Amino acid sequence: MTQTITTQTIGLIGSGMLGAAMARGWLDSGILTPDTLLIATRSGTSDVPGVEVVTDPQALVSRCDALLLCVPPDALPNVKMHAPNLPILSVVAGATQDRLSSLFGSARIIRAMSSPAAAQRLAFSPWIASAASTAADRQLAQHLFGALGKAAEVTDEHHIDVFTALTGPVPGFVAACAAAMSNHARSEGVPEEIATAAVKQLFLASGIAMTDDPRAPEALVQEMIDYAGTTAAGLSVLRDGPLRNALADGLRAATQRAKTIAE
Ligand SMILES: NC(=O)C1=CN([C@@H]2O[C@H](COP(=O)(O)OP(=O)(O)OC[C@H]3O[C@@H](n4cnc5c(N)ncnc54)[C@H](O)[C@@H]3O)[C@@H](O)[C@H]2O)C=CC1
Ligand SMILES: O=C(O)[C@@H]1CCC=N1
Repeated sequence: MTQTITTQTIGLIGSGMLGAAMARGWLDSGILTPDTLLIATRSGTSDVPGVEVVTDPQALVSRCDALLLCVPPDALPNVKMHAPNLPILSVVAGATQDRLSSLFGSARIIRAMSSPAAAQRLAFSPWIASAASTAADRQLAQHLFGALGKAAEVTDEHHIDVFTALTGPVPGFVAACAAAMSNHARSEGVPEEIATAAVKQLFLASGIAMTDDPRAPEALVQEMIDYAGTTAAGLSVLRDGPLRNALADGLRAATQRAKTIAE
């Protein structure tokens, strides 16, 4: 679906792994062009082709209709910018709406999370708007993040920390699952190269299959157990085993870290 090009100019602060991916996604979608996207980085350089780059984030304030922060959490205090009259969006892990408002002077805060899959427009980007955010701010957030894959407004700021753990890292926890499966194959004597290729193909196919199927993953597992074949024997063991809790423990630990990383 061709995205409508927003008529607003967006100032992106930070153009590293995530910022550059988001910029590429916006330019690829057509929602932004080199005339409606400006970037500020410490070095004044960016890997994003054709987009103007400045070193002073404050220079974006007078030229942009909205700003998006994409710097490391510990770099936030070093972003010297005061933008009381602009909506400020952020994908900075752990940076709360209150902290962002106090740092940059705006009450209109959209706190979000995305992932480097934004470059392929395959990210999941949840976002939450502060009470002072306008309807237009919310529409802009959904527009910008929706152009990078799927986006959803949440109403509990804690869920941004949950998604920082769950969908922020790509491949993240899914790579950990893939590694466990590949290591199993190797323990059965399968050569590493073949085990790796097999598991990567499995996750590619499985992602497409689950995307095409409207049912929740739980239903897909149950369907295979009900089929009562070889997979059922394994999934039954897995369902009664420690996998769920182990994965939840990992995600919970990452969620908790998200709450402290920007302090
Ligand atoms: N890399 C990832 O997979 C994900 C990262 N994030 C979040 O995105 C944010 C950025 O992370 P990465 O892109 O990985 O970091 P990075 O280290 O790759 O890039 C950081 C960028 O910020 C710029 N920067 C740093 N201090 C600055 C300042 N004072 N003024 C202007 N620009 C400044 C750097 O020049 C660089 O362009 C972090 O808050 C991280 O938690 C969120 C989800 C996924
Ligand atoms: O690991 C991190 O800190 C960043 C935030 C979410 C994904 N990557």
